[in-house]
Amino acid sequence: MTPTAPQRWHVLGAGSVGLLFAFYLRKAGHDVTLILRNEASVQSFKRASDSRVHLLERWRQPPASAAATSSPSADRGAAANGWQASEPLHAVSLPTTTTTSTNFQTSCPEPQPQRDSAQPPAAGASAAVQPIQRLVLATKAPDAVPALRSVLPHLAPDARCLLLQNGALAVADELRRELGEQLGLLAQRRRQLGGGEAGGGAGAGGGGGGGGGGGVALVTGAAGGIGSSRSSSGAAPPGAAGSSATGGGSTSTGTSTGGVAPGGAAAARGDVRLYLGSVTHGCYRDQPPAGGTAGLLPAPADVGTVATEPPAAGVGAAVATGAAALPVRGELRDGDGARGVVHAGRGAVTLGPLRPLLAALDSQPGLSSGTSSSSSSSSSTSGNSSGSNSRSDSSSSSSAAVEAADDAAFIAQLAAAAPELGIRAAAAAAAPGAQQATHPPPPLPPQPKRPGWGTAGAGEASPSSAASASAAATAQTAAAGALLRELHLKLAVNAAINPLGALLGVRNGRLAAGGRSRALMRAVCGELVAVFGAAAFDCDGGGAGGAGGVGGAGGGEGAGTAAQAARAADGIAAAEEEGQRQQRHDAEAAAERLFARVCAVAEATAANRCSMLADVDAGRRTEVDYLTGWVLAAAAARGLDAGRVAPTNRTLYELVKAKEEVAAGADTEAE
Ligand SMILES: CC(C)(CO)[C@@H](O)C(=O)[O-]
Repeated sequence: MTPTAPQRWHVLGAGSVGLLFAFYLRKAGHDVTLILRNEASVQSFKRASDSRVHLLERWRQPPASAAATSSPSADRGAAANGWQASEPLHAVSLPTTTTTSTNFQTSCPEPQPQRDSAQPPAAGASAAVQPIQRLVLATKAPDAVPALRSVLPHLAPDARCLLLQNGALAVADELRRELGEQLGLLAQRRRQLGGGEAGGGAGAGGGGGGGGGGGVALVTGAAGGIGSSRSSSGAAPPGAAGSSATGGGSTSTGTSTGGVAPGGAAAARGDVRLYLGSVTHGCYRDQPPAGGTAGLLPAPADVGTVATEPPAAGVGAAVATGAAALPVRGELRDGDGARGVVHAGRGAVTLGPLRPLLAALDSQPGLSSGTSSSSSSSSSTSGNSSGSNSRSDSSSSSSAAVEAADDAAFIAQLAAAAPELGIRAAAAAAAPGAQQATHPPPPLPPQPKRPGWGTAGAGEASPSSAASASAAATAQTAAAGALLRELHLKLAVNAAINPLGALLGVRNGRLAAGGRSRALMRAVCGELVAVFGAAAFDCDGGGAGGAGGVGGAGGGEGAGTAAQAARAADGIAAAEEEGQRQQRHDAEAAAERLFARVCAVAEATAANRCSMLADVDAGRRTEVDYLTGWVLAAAAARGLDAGRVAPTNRTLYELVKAKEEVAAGADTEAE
């Protein structure tokens, strides 16, 4: 029944997406460790549900009323938290370990020497002491970077980390800014700029004078990029939130783990590979019904799960200190130990590696000062990021090829590990006349194996392999472009659905059902196309239509009479007008396609209470800064007036922020 050999996975973030992954991976027979916020959470989880994660697959039997149900509070009372006794209920058991909250100071025991990843730990052994080799990091967007920082010291040297956040583009940007040095994201950038780690190279970015210094310069430039654009729109910058957390976070993490030193050359994790994904499954976290242990899966003992371990020596004290200080932020309440997730609508997970994505992000058209973290060098990187892979620099393309093959192998492995999640690699659609990008990329010549991932190592490519290496690098670039479009689409889905769902307090199906909510979603889509351009969302290869371009107004035979000049001017004006009309038409068509896509997701996840609604309902900070806020920041970075080009997004943003304030009790009444 297990499609692949058992693997060990860690899942950090016990929200709906984390639980969904944990559940399906465990169900497929893998060894899954759920990392919870703190010891209290672990204990309560164990008490309340015997370390079991419950899943209700609502999409199998959608209740007739699902699409129309409105108020979440009304839902709760009436439908036993959405769990119906007659619906299929599954449960799996997971070992748990602990991290403490707000800065995600890790309280795991120190990493132990690495062991074979394919072997599950012996019964009773502490899963926590093993280096993390495969991590699903499914926290909320604002927690992603602090959470990753906290587990860095526990990652195996060649760990694979899958980041699954709404607002992945903003998270990617923040990641490079905050952890670029440790994760080798800047070294990659230097390679792309032509400087190479070995120094030398003119470094198109001008800041990349080899060694570590170039990296620091890029990090600094980045912070300015998003910070300044945000402040101009009055939005709270994800970057600012991240940076303010950084000081405290890195210091305290360092103390608690002895791990990542600020600036962290010593703790560099350059071989750790990160992947970003777009998740369109509709799922929400909910408490299983009391005593609802009936499931399709056997009881824990029969599943052969690893016994949950007692916290290792020293952990308790660390947790106690952390726990006393931390605000729980609505994530965990007394008695809320049971972990349940409702899988309300099936979707897909589209993945790709972070490094090429960052390059693709930098090369976005119109990005003047950059929502991306490379503002100082983005212009020079533009074109270079795509150009880098078509360069005939054989070492660069062979290393890109090795990386691409390795990434493809990892994603294929993950897809096979949890078939029910519909995981796939982002791949570019074939365009006529263009080189088709497929996954996996073209076969590479035999490479020396390296431990762990079973694919390629950083081998020396033979001259005969240069062609296939450069083809693979080209495929990697194309796949990064496809992932970028996928993440833009996901951004659109979230920007259209989530603020409205949260503000109106309705399930996704109701938003798509008609009337004003539909019109508002359509407006959001039109504004996104105006900010990012039609091509950013063009996943179907459906003619995004180039900018009309004024071209070719037939002129005449050269300067002649005034009448001829006037006729020529008229011709130019008419051509310009036609070009603009064409552009408007293309933009409208793209916005309609986008809107249709958003509606399709809302309908497929009709029974879902979107994540922002869940956040608002629980009094948590929402992800709006990483979604609508990112759209406003992107407009500013492109020199656009967000109030004019994205007024609906702007208003929705302000309303959600106001709702957050009210929930936090921070609103001040005027009288
Ligand atoms: C796909 C989605 C909008 C479904 O509700 C989800 O991303 C969410 O809830 O944030």
